[in-house]
Amino acid sequence: MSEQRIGYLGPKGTFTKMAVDALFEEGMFVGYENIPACLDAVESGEISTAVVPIENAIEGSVHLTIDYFVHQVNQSIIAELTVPIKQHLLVHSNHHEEEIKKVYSHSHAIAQCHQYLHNHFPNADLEYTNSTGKAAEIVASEGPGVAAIANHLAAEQNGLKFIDTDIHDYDNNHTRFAVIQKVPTTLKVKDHPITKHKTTVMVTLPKDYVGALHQVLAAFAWRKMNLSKIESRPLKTGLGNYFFLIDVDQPYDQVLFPGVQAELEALGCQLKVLGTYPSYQVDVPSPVQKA
Ligand SMILES: O=C(O)C(=O)C[C@]1(C(=O)O)C=C[C@@H](O)C=C1
Repeated sequence: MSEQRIGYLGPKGTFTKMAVDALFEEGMFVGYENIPACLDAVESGEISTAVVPIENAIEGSVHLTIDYFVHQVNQSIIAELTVPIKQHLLVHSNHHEEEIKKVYSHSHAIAQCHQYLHNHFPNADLEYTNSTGKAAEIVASEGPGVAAIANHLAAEQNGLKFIDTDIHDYDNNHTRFAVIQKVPTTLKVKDHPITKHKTTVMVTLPKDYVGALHQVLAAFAWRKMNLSKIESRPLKTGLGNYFFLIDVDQPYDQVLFPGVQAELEALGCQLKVLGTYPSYQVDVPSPVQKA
């Protein structure tokens, strides 16, 4: 088998890279500036596999991932991985008593720490970056007086020190990462137990059909198919036009899913399978040395 080329939301020290390290034993790893660049690289064949964040326990869905995946590329989810997320406040190694005027981080990381920032740094400017790893890189180049919200790996790899640890507002902080390919192939992953198998489908409803969503859900319900997530996103075709992204807690099969599809199509809905895949949950080390 040729070497798997795996792209992720980079640069070094992102949570996505932590997820990649936790899932893959071997491969060629490439960090991309942002999520669209990573999915574009799968589309063009530059890489075989992309790993991108899809949902956080505190802040919810990563809309950029969902929207780009649904509207801009033609790819499938082939696995998902959930990892714990610990956010730390990092500064330059020469930072001492200076006031922190600006905090850099990814919008999802800042959202996970809103209360903390409000209580401790109410006057600091908040500046969004493409990733937490990028925020750490900026702090390393800017010097004292600014901080990044990022993980221990970003601290280590950018020579930053911790001024506070575990600053996320709620304890049970986890992010789900999607592993995406253009044409699903067998993945070589570390020997993690599979927690469950899931299938993600996209359902588009007809316009102005009374009770349509109720009937969509009924098609799954009477077949006793458990749904673990349902979310609506704009179709981007006009106000009020939405599609539904539905996670079903079982692998695709040749009886139940085609049955649901036929039933929904008879109602004027469309159903597209976006992936049927194993779900992994992995613990990642998070050593911290508070200065
Ligand atoms: O910025 C990173 O380090 C990422 O990997 C992105 C991301 C996200 O988009 O949710 C991943 C995990 C955390 O929830 C915060 C940021």
